[in-house]
Amino acid sequence: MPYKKFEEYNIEVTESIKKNFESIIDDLGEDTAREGIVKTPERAAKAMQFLTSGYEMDAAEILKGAMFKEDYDDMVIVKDIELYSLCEHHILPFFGKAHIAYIPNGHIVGLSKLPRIVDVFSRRLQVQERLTHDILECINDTLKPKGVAVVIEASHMCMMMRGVQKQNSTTTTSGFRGQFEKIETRTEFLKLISSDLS
Ligand SMILES: Nc1nc2c(ncn2[C@@H]2O[C@H](COP(=O)(O)OP(=O)(O)OP(=O)(O)O)[C@@H](O)[C@H]2O)c(=O)[nH]1
Ligand SMILES: [Zn+2]
Repeated sequence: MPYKKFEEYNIEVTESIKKNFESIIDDLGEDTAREGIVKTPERAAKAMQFLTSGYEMDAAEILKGAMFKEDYDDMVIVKDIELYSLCEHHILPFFGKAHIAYIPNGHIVGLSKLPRIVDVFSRRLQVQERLTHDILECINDTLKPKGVAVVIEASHMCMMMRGVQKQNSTTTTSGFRGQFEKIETRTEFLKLISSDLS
């Protein structure tokens, strides 16, 4: 669900996170009673629950909901899937793009389900490496394709806004299973995701 109304959040959890944010904002030296801030703990509680809503979702079930028997056995690529996640070390965003490919083995999957599972695993406290493998293993175990590949390119706010303060570095992670472990297949995939014509 892209957007939850306040009533749809668990009231006790929201109340607890809200109290914690009140305390954090106070500790940071802000006036929690100030007009612009007074509703911020509640807003932040809702925002954080949305940004971690992937814990409540089952990615395998999402894929299983749209698997179709089909003989097509060439490469399927969905590239440039935007993602927003939170680094588990600083709870600051990292964001970028995922590129996913698979080679069907009797079943294809509804195309929208690939971006959906990217969201399920992104909306958690993550590291980019685990996010890459979560997506890869979920497709591998559920669809059981002849091969699957996942590449993620991302920028980490914890390296940009603070800490080492590098604005232009991006991190690339990748995972390959089955036929993508063969150099020719992997090279074809990497060529297609870097081409504007793919
Ligand atoms: N491998 C990996 N590291 C990450 C990711 N997100 C953030 N980090 C890193 O996690 C590390 C945590 O290191 P620490 O030394 O414990 O934390 P810190 O003192 O805040 O480190 P600095 O960011 O270097 O200031 C940092 O090097 C971050 O850049 C990620 O997705 N994958
Ligand atoms: Zn971080």
